[in-house]
Amino acid sequence: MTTATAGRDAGAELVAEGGEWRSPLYADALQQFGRAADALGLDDESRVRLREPRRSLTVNFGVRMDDGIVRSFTGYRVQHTLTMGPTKGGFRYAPHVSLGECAALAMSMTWKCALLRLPYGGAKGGVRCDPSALSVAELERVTRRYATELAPLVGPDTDVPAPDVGTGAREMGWFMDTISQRLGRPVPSVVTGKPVELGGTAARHAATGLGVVDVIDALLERRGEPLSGCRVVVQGLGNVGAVAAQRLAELGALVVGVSDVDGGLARATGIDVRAVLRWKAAHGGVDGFPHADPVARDAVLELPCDVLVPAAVERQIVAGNAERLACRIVVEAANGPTTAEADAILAERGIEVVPDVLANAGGVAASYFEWVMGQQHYSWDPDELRRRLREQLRTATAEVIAAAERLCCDLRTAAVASAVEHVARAGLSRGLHP
Ligand SMILES: NC(=O)C1=CN([C@@H]2O[C@H](COP(=O)(O)OP(=O)(O)OC[C@H]3O[C@@H](n4cnc5c(N)ncnc54)[C@H](O)[C@@H]3O)[C@@H](O)[C@H]2O)C=CC1
Ligand SMILES: O=C(O)CCC(=O)C(=O)O
Repeated sequence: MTTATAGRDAGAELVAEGGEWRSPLYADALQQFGRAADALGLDDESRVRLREPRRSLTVNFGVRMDDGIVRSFTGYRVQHTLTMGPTKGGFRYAPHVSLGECAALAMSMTWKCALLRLPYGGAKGGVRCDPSALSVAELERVTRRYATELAPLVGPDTDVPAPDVGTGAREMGWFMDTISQRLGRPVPSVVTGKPVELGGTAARHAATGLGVVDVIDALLERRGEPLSGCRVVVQGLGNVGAVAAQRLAELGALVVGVSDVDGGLARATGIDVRAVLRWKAAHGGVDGFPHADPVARDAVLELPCDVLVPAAVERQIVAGNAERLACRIVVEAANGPTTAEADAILAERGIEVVPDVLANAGGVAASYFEWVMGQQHYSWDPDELRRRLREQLRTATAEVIAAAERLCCDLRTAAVASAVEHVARAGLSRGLHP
């Protein structure tokens, strides 16, 4: 074997394993894409183009801490597809953030946007840090520096970030201000999920969690089952999980288990979600809540229920616990909570999985409306926006179920296949592969 051939083989091997973006989450994303591409009979050129991101940026920057020491941070932004419009996706602050994680989540954003027919490609970013260990002033300096590093990439017509794990409206306000200062004019549409007084919409904060409930409702309706009385477990009580749990309880579901990063709670007759959220706000976590039984954090996933809603972080349902899940349906409010191995076990056990790209798409759908409002300098009533979101998610749910029947596959493969088909067509319409 010549050196040149050996080099090429080594490169091909690297690409097969995920290339520069290699990570467990990216491996899962590639498997999901591969299954969808097979179901569609997608051509090889489109497969090659879509399995890797178009652009990725890694930045290292120093930030002065409150004690005067300069600490170094690493941040990322990955843009998966540039075919249909600007790229869209949140940025996160968490200790495990990596290039591979952002690449996987950027790919998933492409499918999510395409499934809802939003005119975007997918992106994701983040800074590796523990936000709970930083003061507000430190978080502001990290966000402003991250925004400066990303300035050449982001803009209303190029790449539009939004909140994700560990970030929210406050960080979006700082991000928007930093970009606006650089350009010498306000640029509200450079981010979505920003404070209402900066052009955000009151509908965005709750949109992801409410959307999760809309999808559960639409699915149960098609199965002829009422949501009222349905037993639900919600893992993670952050932006998404807290809203979803509260709305589920309002609609009459029995929330029989909840958890956050520090612990879990169970009560077979239903937990008072509002009371737990008040307790969490006062005590920093669910631990110690007196009106439910304490359970180990990860054991919450295994509580008997009808619908399990993982709404925390990725890779929570794994080969090691998939056998013990005691639910009928998993609704992925979080991104990537089920590994590929666990997916296969759940399918074998007849547990239906509603994939993240459908279940949590309410967030980016609300972001789209916020972005359009910003571009048009026009404001919609949040109630009208909420009504449109609900319709959009119900339509997408029906489409995914129909695609699963047509392609004889699971809901995840159907959702990704429907999205991939749209993206591949868009690429061909431009006279090139995407
Ligand atoms: N914020 C948004 O609009 C959107 C978020 N998502 C996804 O939803 C998920 C949650 O995001 P957010 O609610 O925004 O984050 P967040 O940072 O507001 O909340 C995360 C919650 O998960 C809990 N948590 C972390 N690890 C846990 C574990 N091992 N077990 C139990 N709880 C744990 C934390 O205590 C916290 O309550 C993420 O996967 C995110 O990518 C998806 C679409 C949009
Ligand atoms: O609102 C957005 O633009 C993106 C939200 C997001 O990051 C996600 O859906 O995972």
